[in-house]
Amino acid sequence: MSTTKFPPMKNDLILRAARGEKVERPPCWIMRQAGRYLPEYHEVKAGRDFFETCRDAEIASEITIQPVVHFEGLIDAAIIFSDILVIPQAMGMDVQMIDKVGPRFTDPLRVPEDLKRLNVKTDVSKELAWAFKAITLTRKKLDGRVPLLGFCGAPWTLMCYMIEGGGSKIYRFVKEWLYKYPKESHILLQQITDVAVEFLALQVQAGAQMLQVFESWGGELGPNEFNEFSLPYLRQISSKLPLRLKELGIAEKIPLSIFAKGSWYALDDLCESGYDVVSLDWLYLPENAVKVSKGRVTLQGNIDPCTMYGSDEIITQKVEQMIKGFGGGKQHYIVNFGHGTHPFMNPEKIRHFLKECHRVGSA
Ligand SMILES: Cc1c2[nH]c(c1CCC(=O)O)Cc1[nH]c(c(CCC(=O)O)c1C)Cc1[nH]c(c(CCC(=O)O)c1C)Cc1[nH]c(c(C)c1CCC(=O)O)C2
Repeated sequence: MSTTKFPPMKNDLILRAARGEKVERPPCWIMRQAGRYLPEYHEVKAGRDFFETCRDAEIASEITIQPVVHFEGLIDAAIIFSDILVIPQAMGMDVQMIDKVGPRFTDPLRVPEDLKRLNVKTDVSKELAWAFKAITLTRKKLDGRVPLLGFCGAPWTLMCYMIEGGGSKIYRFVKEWLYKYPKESHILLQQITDVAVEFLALQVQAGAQMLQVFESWGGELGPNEFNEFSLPYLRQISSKLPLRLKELGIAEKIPLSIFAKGSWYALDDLCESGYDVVSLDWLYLPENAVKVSKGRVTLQGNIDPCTMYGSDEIITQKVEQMIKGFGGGKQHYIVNFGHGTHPFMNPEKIRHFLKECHRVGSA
């Protein structure tokens, strides 16, 4: 697969920005840019099961490319249509996506004994073969229009889902593990980390050109707990991945991004954790994040997604604040939302946002 020839790139702006190079304007993409706010997503998905859609390479590739076509010339990356919960699935857990509810695990892990149910030696190339097929097909279909991003869930965030069995407000069960079974918590986090490294490496082999790790529930941990249960595993991912890629015969440096939502206290550490890009939610004042990062990484973010419910004038004002706050956007900066799109958003508002980012970022 590593010898697969892909079409030459017509736009590699995000790869250059992620490497810290000076660029003509900041690249733009949006978390959950493919999804329910786009009418064409519903047309193609046509009521099919969510994970079935992910596993169908033709459909997944079409959905991945939809925002690139919809916002033609305004979006500088595609992110493969999939989900962070495919790692727990590959480790042997059953997860369903319930309409209007979200993900549901049939049998969450509730006591350390339950770890026995997990595949200790997950064969990632076999269990997630469908994901690699979708990536290769999408990269070909993109025809070099924009780079293709791969991703995975971070170990702590996946542990939350595997133990809670779905989303949570109070994280009662997973926190019980941290404070009652810390040793077993580390065993689980390590098992997830091993699968994540392999999954990311094989996504690159299949054609992914940049990667993002989603620590979506980072902010549920206090600083000490983040240092114990999240950061060491995030660091393992960034340090082991290049070694694994080398083994696979890939010498190229693949930009790696980390989004640790809510973990504002960890910015300085994240700048020293082997990631090229640190993605920020909207709780950071851009100027302060720039001061902390001191040019060590490329920052990504961070407009409150709900700004899209505001008027065009307000969106323009917030874009100006954001891009100026990040130093004008011509180095060490990638435009994104502080979290994902919502299903109720008006695509025209997002178009206005992107156009304004191009205008302000090119000035
Ligand atoms: C926490 C998390 C999940 N999944 C993901 C995260 C990390 C990012 C974040 O913090 O939001 C990551 C994810 N999920 C999806 C993508 C695809 C690529 C993209 O960003 O465009 C990505 C990168 C598609 C999706 N993943 C999901 C959808 C909606 C599925 C549908 O009903 O069509 C999409 C498009 C489902 C999903 N998947 C997950 C939840 C909680 C839900 C339900 C969300 C809801 O109901 O609003 C878990």
